[in-house]
Amino acid sequence: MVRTLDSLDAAGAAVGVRVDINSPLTDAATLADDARLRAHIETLTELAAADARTVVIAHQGRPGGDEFGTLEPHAERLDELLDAPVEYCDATFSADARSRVRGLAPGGLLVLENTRFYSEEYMQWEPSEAADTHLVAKLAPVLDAYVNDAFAAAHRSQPSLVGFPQRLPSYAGRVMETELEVLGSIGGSPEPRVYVLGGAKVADSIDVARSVLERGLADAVVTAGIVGNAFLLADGVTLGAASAEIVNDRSPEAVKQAGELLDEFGHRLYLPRDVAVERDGERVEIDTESLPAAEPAMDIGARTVSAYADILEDAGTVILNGPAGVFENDLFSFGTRELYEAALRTDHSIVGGGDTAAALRSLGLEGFTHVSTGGGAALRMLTGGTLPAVEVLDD
Ligand SMILES: Nc1ncnc2c1ncn2[C@@H]1O[C@H](COP(=O)(O)OP(=O)(O)OP(=O)(O)O)[C@@H](O)[C@H]1O
Ligand SMILES: O=C(O)[C@H](O)COP(=O)(O)O
Repeated sequence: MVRTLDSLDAAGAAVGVRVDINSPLTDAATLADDARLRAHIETLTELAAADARTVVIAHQGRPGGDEFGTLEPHAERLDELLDAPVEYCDATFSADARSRVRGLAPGGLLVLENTRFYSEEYMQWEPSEAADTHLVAKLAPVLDAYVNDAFAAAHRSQPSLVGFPQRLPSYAGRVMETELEVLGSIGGSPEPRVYVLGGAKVADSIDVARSVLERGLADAVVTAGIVGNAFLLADGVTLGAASAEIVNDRSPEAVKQAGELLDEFGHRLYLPRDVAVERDGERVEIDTESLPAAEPAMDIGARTVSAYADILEDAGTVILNGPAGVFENDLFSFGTRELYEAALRTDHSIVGGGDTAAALRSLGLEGFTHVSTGGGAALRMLTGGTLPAVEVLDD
């Protein structure tokens, strides 16, 4: 197990904390959602209370993307959320940034600028090479310790994630610690274990299904969303050209791969029994035996929800990833709402995926045992993969 904040003597120390506060924006200066900032409050509060000089290291968006921008609004919001004072620096490792780090008072926080403003950060590195990038080589000498709390970015081997532990004593923050504990111990969670795979990332979900079925982690895999449609097509259901096109656009290999899984694990895979389409502005549910439909299948129907709720009722643990339909549209939020409500009735419910988590909050669905902050990172753990940024942390 990696070393945690419990072992860090933080008083007076300059502690670089890598967080994942990559957030949706309404415009360059305004956060649309602060959930990812809130997730790190425990770690940051603990460091400030221990009189650390906390240096916040993070990214926002991807170069060239719509959400690529400064961390100034994040610093302002953190200042509101935390009792401790939060400053912002418009550089990441310049002489000015380093001098600000040196001058930081115990108990204070300094948010450095978006690491991805520097091109090295958006490349993947071996940890030893990452240690020699400009960011790490310049910043590490003014820091005493490194804390990684950015679970949601831990599947990337970028300098701010894998480079610092080569030069500094390293620790897992509280978010990282909880995510590793919960997602790392799914194999020991109460059985039977049911995986609910929905949403649009068809290829990823098929990988997850294969992995958890092969490794005996899943007693049942329940499919919905575009993922469910891919399995229906693989099972020979004529959904209709519109639905088939959406599946094939997402992943041309999906139907073939879903078919292979059905051949091998059909008895543990569950497919929708009905789907919902929009006809003349209304929601219409159609049994799979009565398909094809001209309109695309946008949700699972009531028969499916009822069958799936029965499966979930007997589950010891439910692991959910991705919505059951186009929940953003009121006509098609039914499946997601009902399925996730059924999961909430089980003792142990784990939601993997940051975007799914935001969707659930917007539907007022709360109370899961654990909602992961990570999308890609959570999937990597659920498929038994390793996280490069965790591998390099000190034990
Ligand atoms: N039947 C469907 N047809 C078209 N779109 C669908 C259907 N079912 C779900 N979706 C869409 O899938 C999208 C979400 O899928 P995705 O797999 O990306 O989940 P996510 O919540 O972003 O996952 P993560 O949290 O892992 O990042 C939603 O925007 C939803 O509208
Ligand atoms: O939002 C995420 O999944 C993480 O912040 C990682 O971002 P990335 O996919 O752009 O590396």
